Parts: sequence; C-alpha cells; structure tokens
Amino acid sequence: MPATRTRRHRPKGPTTSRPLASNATATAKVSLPAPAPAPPAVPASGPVAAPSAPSARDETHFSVRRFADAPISEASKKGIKHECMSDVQAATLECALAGLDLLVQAKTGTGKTLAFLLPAVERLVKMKDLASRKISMLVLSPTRELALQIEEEAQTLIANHPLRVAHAIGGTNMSATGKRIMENPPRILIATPGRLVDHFENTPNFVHLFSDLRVIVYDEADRLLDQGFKKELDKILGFLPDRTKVQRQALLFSATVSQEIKVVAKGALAQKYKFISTLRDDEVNTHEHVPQQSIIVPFAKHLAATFAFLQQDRLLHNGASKVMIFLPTARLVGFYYEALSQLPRGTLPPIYEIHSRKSQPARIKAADAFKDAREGVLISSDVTARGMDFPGVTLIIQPGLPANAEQYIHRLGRTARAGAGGRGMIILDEAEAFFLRDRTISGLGITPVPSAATAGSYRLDASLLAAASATTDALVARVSAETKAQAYRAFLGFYNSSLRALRWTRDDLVAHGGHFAAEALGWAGPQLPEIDKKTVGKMGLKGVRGLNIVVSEPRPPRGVPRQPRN
Ligand SMILES: Nc1ncnc2c1ncn2[C@@H]1O[C@H](COP(=O)(O)OP(=O)(O)OP(=O)(O)O)[C@@H](O)[C@H]1O
Repeated sequence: MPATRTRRHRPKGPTTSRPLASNATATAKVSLPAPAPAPPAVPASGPVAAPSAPSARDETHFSVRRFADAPISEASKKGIKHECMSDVQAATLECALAGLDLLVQAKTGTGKTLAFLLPAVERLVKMKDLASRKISMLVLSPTRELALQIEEEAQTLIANHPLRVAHAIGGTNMSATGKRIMENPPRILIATPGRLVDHFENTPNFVHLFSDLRVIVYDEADRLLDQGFKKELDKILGFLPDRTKVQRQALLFSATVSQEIKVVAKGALAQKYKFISTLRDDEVNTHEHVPQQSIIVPFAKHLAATFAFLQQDRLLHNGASKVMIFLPTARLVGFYYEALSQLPRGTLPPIYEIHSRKSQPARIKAADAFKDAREGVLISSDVTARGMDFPGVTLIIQPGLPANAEQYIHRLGRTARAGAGGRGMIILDEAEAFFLRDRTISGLGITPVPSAATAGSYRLDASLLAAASATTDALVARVSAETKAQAYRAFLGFYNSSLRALRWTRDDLVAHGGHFAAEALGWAGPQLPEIDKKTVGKMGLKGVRGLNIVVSEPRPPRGVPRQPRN
C-alpha cells in the first residue's frame, strides 16, 4: 500500500516558555551518588518551582508584509492560512518569482517551505507552454516524513489551482506508486532521493516525465548535498535533462549553510544564482528566545537525567508538555522506548518512537500521533531532526553526541517554531564534552543546568539524579536482552566514528562499551552481548580484547550488518 494520508493540522497548542535565570558559563557536572536504593513504585517528581509564563512571540522573523498585497494569484492567496509573510518568504519572493536560482538560509521554523512552494507554484501556473502529462516541479527531501509534510503543505497551497501533487518515497509500494504516477502524472512531485533513483531505474518510461522539468527544489539542501546522498543526487541529475539545454530554476533552502556547502551547492545552481540569508551577520543560528542548557553526566546516567527532565517539563507545562528526545542511533531509540514504556500509565505523557527500523506505516502513525498530541514524548533518531513541524514542542532533549553542530541546530529547531517558545537540553558524558567547545556550538549560549531550584527552570543535582536513577534502573531491568544487545552494538558503532574527537583508542571504545553494557543497560550475563565477527572487522576492532565475538550464519546480501542507522 502506498503511504497516502489525509490529515489536517490541528491548531498549535499553547507553547509556554520563559528564559532561564542561570547565566553561568561553566559546564554543569553532577557527581555520582552512592548506588541507587530500591526503586519507588511511583517515580520521584521534579523540583520545578513554578509554571512558566507564555513566551512572547519572537517577531523578529516575521515581517509586516501581507500576502494579500503580494504580486501573487488569488488562488494562491486563498490557499495561504497566514496573514503576514515571514522574513524568508518576504526576502525571497520577488527573486524566486523572477526565476532566479537561489541558495537560501533562514532559521528553523520560519516558513521556508512556503517560501519555495509559493513562487514555484506561481511560476508554473503562469507558464502557458508546459508540456502536458509531465512533471514540472520536483522537490527533493532527505526524509520520508518531511516529504509527506511538504506534500501536505503543497496540497493546501494549490487547492484552488489546476495542479496536482504526489509523492515518491521509500518504504512504500514502489510498483503501485510508479503505476499511479505514470497513469496520471502530477504536476508537482515530492521525492526522497533513493526512491526517485529507483523509479528512474526501474519504472518504465519514468524518466520521460521529467523532460520538461522547470523547477527543482532541494529542501534541507546541505543535507542533500553532503556525502550521504552524493551517489543518489549524481544519478538524479544524470537522469534529468541537461541544465545547459533547458531553463530550469533551482531553489536550495536550509537553516544551515556552511562555507563548504556553499561551494558544493554551486554545482546545483546556475552561475548567476543569488544567496539570500535572513540571518544577520553576527546572529547565531538558533533562536535567541530558546534557552539551551547542558549537563555532563556519565553515559550510565543519561536515561535517568532524561527522565528527570521529562518529569520537570511535565510540571512546567501542565497538560501541554511535548518533548522530543533525539538519540544517536535507531537501536538506542528502541532501548529508551522500551525502558520508558514500562513506566506506570500516567507517569509521563504518551510515549512514541520513530526511527528507520520501524515500518513506514508505523513511522507515519507515530509522527501523526505526535503532531496531533497536546502532550507527548517522541523518542526519535535523526529521521525527524530536520524540517518536521510538530506543533507546540516544549523541550528538545539530546542525550549523547549529535552527529555534528548542524544536526544539533536542526534537532533544536523542532521547538520554538513560527515564533513560539521552547527549550533545549543536551546531556553528555565527560568524554563528549568537547562538543560544547565546537566553534559553532560554543556561540549558541548553552548554559549549564543549575542544581538549585529556579523559578520556571529545570534543575539537576546528585540527589535528584539518584532518585531518577532508582526509577530508570528498575525500568532497564525489564528491557529485553535483545534490545540491550542491539543498544550495546549501536553504542560501539556510533562512537567508533568519533574516536578522534573523543580522544579514545579502539581499546578505550571497547572498554567504554563494556561499561555502557553493565551500567547503562544493566547487562548482567557472564559475557558481554555478542557481536558478529564481520561487524568487528568492519569497525576495525579486530584484535581488540574485551569483545564477545561470534561467527554468524552467512546472511542474504541485503541483510549484511551496516553502519549504525538512524
Ligand atoms: N507567514 C507565516 N506566518 C506564520 N506562520 C507561518 C508562516 N509561514 C509558515 N508558517 C508556519 O511556520 C511553521 C514552520 O514552517 P516551516 O516548516 O516551513 O519552517 P522551516 O523554516 O522550513 O523549518 P525547518 O528549518 O525546520 O525546515 C509551520 O507551522 C508553518 O505553517
């Protein structure tokens, strides 16, 4: 079955937030208390002093320019639910309408989707010479969920235009989608790169649908242009008509555009492209009104610290606590989900999980449920880190190292969207603390979590952590051995790719993995979880002592152990 959906946005829930009082610059560290006592039946509640007041909207990224006065069609105006443009929409409209290629940078949650959809749609409806039964506009998205979200926004915008939009994304029935698209080609196609390549290679005549392509959009352009998608992007461009022979507009949008990406992006843009940024020269890349905090605790206490902040956010946002927890790999998401799901009903808001190892219908179900939820906890890998617009998220928790500074910024950007408030919390082991000294990250104003109670603030000290650990240790004890073994291997796989930054040798990695298994996962067996000989080889850990290596049955080629997945 293709992943077709019909859903409507519910109005944004109230988002409450208030800047935190602490201005300290050192990093908070919590020294560990003695081993935790027996777990209480009801988890310890947080130390929050007072609910925070609703935050003022951050108006700086919304202009006073009205859509009603813009040089766009009445049909588009009817499809737009906002009165005034955001900065990025106002800054790019005329250039995009004029058909220029654009590379655009604007903060997360400031309306980039409409900024590329609107002018592109306007241009299409004015083009009289479009070939019939062809795709005129292609939007590339790095993730499936984001593709569906863009499709939904496009659907709203074009409701009064004679245009149709469809998607082609991984995890859905490819032949059914291919057949539908070939029988009735949409004017606008939203696609993920891998699936698009699959269609080009395997759906007969698919490539002919693109012979008159007029607009190509790269949403989350820096992610699409990085090494991870290079192979697919090269193939896609190879299937599309030669840029020198057709007039095709390219629109590249992202919240993060590094100098490196600016260079790479030139390959996707016409020579006379324009770079537009709505960030002031001296401005940091996250929203000023989003307090961001850090805490340094051992890996073994990351789950407990997460649980303590979940409880505190619930108290702060009475009935409207909506938290996203971002973990480095799919298997670690699975571990957190299995642990926190054991809590007695009602201890936390409803918990959802999303990552690449779930089926696509399950992913869509979780994303939709969290979108619609007034309160909830979404435990996620980086599949939802970029672009996803979940209304009313109050707190982003990041236990463990983000893949890079950009990913930290995009994850944080799931809160405080469209001028709303929100907060961020990053939980790191001492070995990971270097991340806070990263040039980009150190400029973001992340402050240590205070240990003393402050009105409307989170806090953490050794006794709060011990109380939270008492609960989470009991939860972890009930997590299945398989989930723990997978989390252990994911830990090794993920941190293996950051050895230099961590200043770990391969022996250190294996030793830390062992501690993680024993202390964070409560692994009690005489042997560590098994790890396949081939995986050990791929990780470059051959000859390192301290692993429980097994030789598994040969698997069919598609199931070969891979890099840790999101
Ligand atoms: N002009 C506007 N006024 C108010 N809200 C808007 C406006 N334009 C878009 N929005 C809303 O702002 C939210 C964020 O928009 P969008 O998802 O396009 O942000 P984005 O800049 O693409 O974010 P990200 O960088 O995370 O991808 C959405 O809920 C959208 O409906």
